[in-house]
This record gives sequence, structure tokens and C-alpha cells, in this order.
Amino acid sequence: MPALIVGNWKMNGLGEAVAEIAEMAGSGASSRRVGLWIAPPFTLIDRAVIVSAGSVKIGGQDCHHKDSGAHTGCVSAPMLADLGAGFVIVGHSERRRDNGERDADVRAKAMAGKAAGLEVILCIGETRDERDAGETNAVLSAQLAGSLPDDAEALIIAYEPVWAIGTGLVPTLDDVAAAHAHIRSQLVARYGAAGHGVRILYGGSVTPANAADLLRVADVGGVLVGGASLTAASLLAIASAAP
Ligand SMILES: O=C(CO)COP(=O)(O)O
Repeated sequence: MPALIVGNWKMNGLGEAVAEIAEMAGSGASSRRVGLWIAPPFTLIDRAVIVSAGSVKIGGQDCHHKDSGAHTGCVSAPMLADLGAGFVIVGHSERRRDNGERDADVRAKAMAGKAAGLEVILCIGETRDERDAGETNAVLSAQLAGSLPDDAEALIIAYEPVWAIGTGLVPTLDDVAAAHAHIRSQLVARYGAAGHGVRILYGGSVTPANAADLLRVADVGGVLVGGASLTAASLLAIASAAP
């Protein structure tokens, strides 16, 4: 399976930033060797879809769990699909923290994304305190139990330790391998054989310097990149590190 390199731009990017996506698309990096996906802010999705010319898949960073209605400021999964988005990220720890989203909310969003025909990247991960208390596997199990959608179709899991996001801290490669193996076991327990087909991404302080090592870890099917995804130069350097 070719590695999947996904950029999450978070609340970054004014109009001129679509030039970075155009450069990623024009680089030819998105090929049978790697998949290149970008989740810009909602405001840039329309333009990003146009400049990506099909070479970079464009997605949303969140969606509402309902298709439409009286939810001021929210964006639904069918609205993303209508713009030409191909995927949506749900359950990011920053949304859990800033918007009080819980596992049941994340599950509803994942179901909405799938129903709209989007691929769904579902984020999970432990805090520093939880890791230090030896609770990492228990936290991951509980998050998966509460948030996994009904079936494994179009589902991708992103393992993002909260303490590794934006900090420059990265778990050891053994710890990443252990977490991914645990997530895999939970997916197989839940979905049977289909659980083997779910891609698992690593996210948290991925850079061009550490991407090659992370992408070689067993069962790391790609990376979810924040800060280092904002420029074409940096994201393409990560993509070229894929084995
Ligand atoms: O949260 C992340 C991606 O969703 C990771 O962010 P950083 O790569 O900036 O640590």
C-alpha cells in the first residue's frame, strides 16, 4: 500500500496559500508511490479543489453530524462533498479540547462523512498524563470503542498522541509500533478481516527529518502532518521520505 501523506492546515492559510497546493499538485509527487491529501480551512476548499487538478485530494478538517439545519457556523459533510472534497478529518484532539467533542460526537461525524461519500480520518491519541500513567492502550481502546463507525469502509485511523502535536516531541519508534499494533488489534476485534484493511496514520511533530523513520515503522500507513504541511517544499520533502 503506498504511503499516504496528509496535511492538516488547521486555522492557517489565506488565499495566496492555494499556490502551495498548486505546487504540490504540479510536483508529480502524488503517484502510485504516495498519496498526497490536504485539509485546508473550509474557506480555501473550493479554490484548493480547482488548483489541485485531481493530483492532491482535498478534504475538510471537521464536519457537522447532520446534513443541514439550524447550526450557525457549521459545515456538513454533504457540503464538503459538494465542493469536491474527498475526505474529512474527525475527532482531532484540538476539536475535542476546544469544542468539547466526545467519542459519541466523533462517531456521529464519522457516520455523516461516510454517508456523504467521503473517506474519514478518525483521530485518537492519549495525553501525556495518560501515557505516564501507563494508560495509553486503555485510552486508545476506549476512544475506538466509542467512536468507530458501523463498518470499516472508507475509514482511516490517525494515531496522534496529544503531547506530540505541535511540540517537537515524538514517541520512540517502538512506542509508535506498539500503539499501531494495539489499534490494529482493536480494529480486527471490531470489524473482523476488514479491520486488517484500515490504514493507520501517525501524527504529531512529523517533519522532513523524522518522516523516513516513522514511515518505516510496522503498520504506519502514512502520516498526518500539521505545521510541516503548510508549504509545498516541506510537505514534498516528507513525501519523498516515503520508502
Ligand atoms: O495535529 C496534527 C495533525 O493533525 C499534527 O500537528 P503537528 O504536525 O504540527 O505536530
